[in-house]
Amino acid sequence: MSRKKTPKSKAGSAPATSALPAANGPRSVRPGTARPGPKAPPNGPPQPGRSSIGGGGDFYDVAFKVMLVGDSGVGKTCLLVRFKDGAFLAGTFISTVGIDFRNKVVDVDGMKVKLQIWDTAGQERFRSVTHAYYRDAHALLLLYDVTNKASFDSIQAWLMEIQEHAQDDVVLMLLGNKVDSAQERAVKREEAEKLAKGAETALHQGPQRAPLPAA
Ligand SMILES: Nc1nc2c(ncn2[C@@H]2O[C@H](COP(=O)(O)OP(=O)(O)OP(=O)(O)O)[C@@H](O)[C@H]2O)c(=O)[nH]1
Repeated sequence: MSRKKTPKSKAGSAPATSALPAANGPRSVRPGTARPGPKAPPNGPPQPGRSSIGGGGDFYDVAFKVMLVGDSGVGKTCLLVRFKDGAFLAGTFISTVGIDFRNKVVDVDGMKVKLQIWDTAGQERFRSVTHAYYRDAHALLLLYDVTNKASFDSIQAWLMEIQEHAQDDVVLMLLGNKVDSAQERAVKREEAEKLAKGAETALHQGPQRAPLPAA
């Protein structure tokens, strides 16, 4: 696995990637060691369907690459685990190291859509690793924490990174996370709407703790 969160991870739930020796503690990932990596062609059209490589046996009609980005601690990994496994990762926060991905096939109007979702490290020191993965993303989910004003203030900087490293036609969505902590809210919905409008992104606000809609 490319990174992190061993205590939270479910065995076998994430694909393995090779890792560099850790300089200080957790493992890190070398760009390009995970597949598919930054050497893949620019995002282009969605990939046509085929059976999954490396097990799982999932068949799909079309595939998209999605990236989760945003400051450390906004809840990117929790969002991904919630979406993939339906579970909320409560407890000790262990920061992502490098980058990781999980696949999920969803049914959209009778079509099997495979989502390959990349979970990036929010910490500044991993930025050069994650930059390399923007180029072939079809969609970016940009998260902030509604209880953490600093994470919202960082959105402009994230937008600049996206502008620099992602494809022009990438789909971008702004997500305000942790709205279950309403009493601690530090970012008003209107502020986020204004920012989203300015950046021409869609805005969604939600907690990961709420039940997912029935499939
Ligand atoms: N109350 C609440 N807490 C959440 C929610 N989502 C995540 N958290 C908590 O926020 C902390 C950080 O969550 P992560 O998903 O690990 O954050 P991250 O964005 O992946 O952080 P990095 O890996 O450092 O980039 C954890 O302690 C989670 O339990 C949410 O919707 N509501």
